[in-house]
Amino acid sequence: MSDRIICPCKGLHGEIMIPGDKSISHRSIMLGALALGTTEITNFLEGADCLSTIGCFQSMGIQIDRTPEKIIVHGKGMHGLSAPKDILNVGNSGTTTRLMSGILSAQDFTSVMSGDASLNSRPMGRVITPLTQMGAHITSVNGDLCAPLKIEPGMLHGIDYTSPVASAQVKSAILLAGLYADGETSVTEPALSRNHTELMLKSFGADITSTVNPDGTATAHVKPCQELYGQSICVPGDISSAAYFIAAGLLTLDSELLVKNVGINKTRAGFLEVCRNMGADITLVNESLEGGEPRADILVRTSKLHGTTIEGALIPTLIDEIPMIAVMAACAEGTTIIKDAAELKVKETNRIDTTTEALRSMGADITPTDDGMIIQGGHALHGAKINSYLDHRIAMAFAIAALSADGDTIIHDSQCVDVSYPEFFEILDGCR
Ligand SMILES: O=C(O)C1=C[C@@H](OP(=O)(O)O)[C@@H](O)[C@H](O)C1
Ligand SMILES: C=C(OP(=O)(O)O)C(=O)O
Repeated sequence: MSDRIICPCKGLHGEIMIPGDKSISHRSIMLGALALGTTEITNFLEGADCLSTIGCFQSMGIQIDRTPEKIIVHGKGMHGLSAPKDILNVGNSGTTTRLMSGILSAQDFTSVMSGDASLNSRPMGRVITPLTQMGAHITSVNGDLCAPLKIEPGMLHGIDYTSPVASAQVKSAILLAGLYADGETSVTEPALSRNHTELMLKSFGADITSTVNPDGTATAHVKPCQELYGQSICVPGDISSAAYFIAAGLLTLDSELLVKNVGINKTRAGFLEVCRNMGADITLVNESLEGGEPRADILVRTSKLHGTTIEGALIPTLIDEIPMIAVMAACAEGTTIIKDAAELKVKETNRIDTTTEALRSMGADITPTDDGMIIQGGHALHGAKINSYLDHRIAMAFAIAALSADGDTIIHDSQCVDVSYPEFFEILDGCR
């Protein structure tokens, strides 16, 4: 597998265009497939996870044209999917698996979803439980509440579900199933997770509302839906991908970078709040709004960072950025405490463990906790051999850490960045 050597550097300059948001790209294919008419998608993320979503819908009879400029999904309406001939390959993608479990639960055919070793070890009980309450027939083939998942036809009922976790994947699975239910469905989560499904469903014509309740919980309601209607979608750049270059600009000496076209939806932009709380010099320019999704260019300059505490409702707004934040914390003055982030344990790897191992190998002072980590900053980072464990977020966060280390760093299995950011290393080389 591919190893990549990263040498230290300073003075990152120029403009970087951020590729499309992974969450929004997945949803645009799914809703496009279920809508009547065509959905045209520009700035679609051609990462492996989103290609898994495309492959699954093609296997269910949806024509999806890919040109360099755009993706065109030829939707067949709410009941237009056909039975796949084979197991649906969801690759490494939790989003594909969990969102599709909601859609497949409502189809009049049987399907099986399976992915790679990492995906097939991630918890699926969180979608099996509510979908079963709705009347779905969904089983874990190996009886371990993980994929492969077998989904047989069922009649769905509306439910009021209170989710124990703030998870957009769980919320979205239930809302998508709710489109097919015989009554209204609601999902309440402990804090608001990314709301791309709610925004996009509304623009496709679904009757959906959402509110943040006085106690900080959040509830989304969806009504049964006759049809959705195809839309044009311009996907904003992925803030989770932008985070690597924002961090690179902050941490390397004498840098000034313009990170362009970043989605700054409040339910995703906790990373920017943390940057500001750590003393970062970042400025938003060219702010705009399209399809309910706000976006901006972000000007980043080298900054002296200090420690911070990250917890509570902020966590779901930056969950995928935590490995990168941990690296920033190691380079900052003082202590950073990350808590309420036990969800890190059920991502592509246990990211509390993998972040701890990688940061320690570079000489940082990090203590893992049950729901996060404590980092004492201010120790110089050394070049090291980093095992990515095939987790794209770990590979990218530590490629950025390597830029300000005092020797060369090797990232093992670096090709895993293809999952969410295939051009990552090319772009990194381009701004050095
Ligand atoms: O809905 C989505 O697109 C996602 C939700 C998050 O997962 P959870 O819902 O499990 O928190 C996130 O970690 C993942 O990268 C994408
Ligand atoms: C957790 C992630 O994705 P997914 O859950 O879709 O695999 C991620 O991209 O960091």
